[in-house]
Amino acid sequence: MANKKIPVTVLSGYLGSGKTTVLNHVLNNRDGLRVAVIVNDMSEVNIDADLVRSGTNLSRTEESLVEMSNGCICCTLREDLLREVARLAKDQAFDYILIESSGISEPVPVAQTFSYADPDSGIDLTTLAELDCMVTVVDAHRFWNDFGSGETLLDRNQAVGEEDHRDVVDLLIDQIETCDVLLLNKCDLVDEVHLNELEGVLRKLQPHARLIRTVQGKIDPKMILNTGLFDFEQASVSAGWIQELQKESHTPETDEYGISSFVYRRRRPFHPQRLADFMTEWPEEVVRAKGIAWIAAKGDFAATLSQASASIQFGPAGYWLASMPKEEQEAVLRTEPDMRKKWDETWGDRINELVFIGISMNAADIEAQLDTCLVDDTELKQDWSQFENPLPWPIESIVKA
Ligand SMILES: Nc1nc2c(ncn2[C@@H]2O[C@H](COP(=O)(O)OP(=O)(O)OP(=O)(O)O)[C@@H](O)[C@H]2O)c(=O)[nH]1
Repeated sequence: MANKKIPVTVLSGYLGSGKTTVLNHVLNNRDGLRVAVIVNDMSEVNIDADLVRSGTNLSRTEESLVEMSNGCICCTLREDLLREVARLAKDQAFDYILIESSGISEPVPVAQTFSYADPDSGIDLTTLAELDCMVTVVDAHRFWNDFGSGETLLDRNQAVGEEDHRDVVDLLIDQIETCDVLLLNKCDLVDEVHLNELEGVLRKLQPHARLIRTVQGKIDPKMILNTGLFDFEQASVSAGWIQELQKESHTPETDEYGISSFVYRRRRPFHPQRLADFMTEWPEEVVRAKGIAWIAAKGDFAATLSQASASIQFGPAGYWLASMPKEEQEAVLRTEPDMRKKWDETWGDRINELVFIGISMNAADIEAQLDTCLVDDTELKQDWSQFENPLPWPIESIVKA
């Protein structure tokens, strides 16, 4: 008979949010479950592993605490993660694997590690382990501070290396948008009104996750162990902005804390210069925006626009299907009925489709501002490649690829 796959829970969350505290609490209440722990720390000395050792009754002699230091399991130490999980799974000495990622790990690559056979190492974790639950710990006290800091990990000396230019806010958003359970920790340090507001925003950003308020990481271990919650397909579409896009119709609603969302949809491209100007004056009340933008510029491809607080990422997403040869269009439309439904007689799939999530947003006002960034009737007929275009638009790299 085939061995049962070992279930795995991954704890993510920005530096200092309380991952080790949660881990220790769960380990001290594990009710006889034989848990192997992998603790990833960016620094050379694995302080978190020491904290787990001193804070729990995890045996030192059993090989149940694996330290991964001086790197990050979502990138530089990913292969080590593969090997360790495979080893622990084959060992059959444990019922469960709990992984604490480093505070700067991105959850998607960690989750992917469990989803395919790695060609380099030959290890196929899909036959040995099963990702059960992705947990993200959020520091309720520091959240808005970190979210609105405008700092990069490098600014804070928290980067993987000199070439790691990630913004702190982008990491926070990634961790929130990809999880099954959101632990809103350090609730003792925030008053009820602010907690309710933060909870409202987190629910908008991540409607799929179970949201649990905690103090000192105290949760019932059942909430994060053997939950059966993780689903790779579901994880890739669980973010609030994707959910908003998928709604058939959207009735704008604002909750009591002024948190709302809307979708901006137009079948007319943005003038690159005017959109760039809008981006430099981005409305502060927008917490998160993401979607596809259509730019009247040289090169007929879609752009992605992703904003979180002060960080705006903008870049090419790929060619519009409408710019492909007719036969290719037909072939894709035959297999993707949703795309056919949205197909426009004149423009095909070209569209501006952006989701906005924010606090005290005036949707009508933002839509009106965006409308002034669209090309007008005269510009629509002009040669778009001649428009002033300050957008970071690496056409050459795309064309060469
Ligand atoms: N007031 C308060 N402090 C907390 C709570 N949870 C954790 N802490 C404290 O916050 C600090 C950071 O907690 P950790 O559990 O080490 O956080 P971490 O996410 O593992 O940190 P890194 O490993 O550095 O990313 C510690 O001093 C904890 O004692 C809480 O609910 N309330």
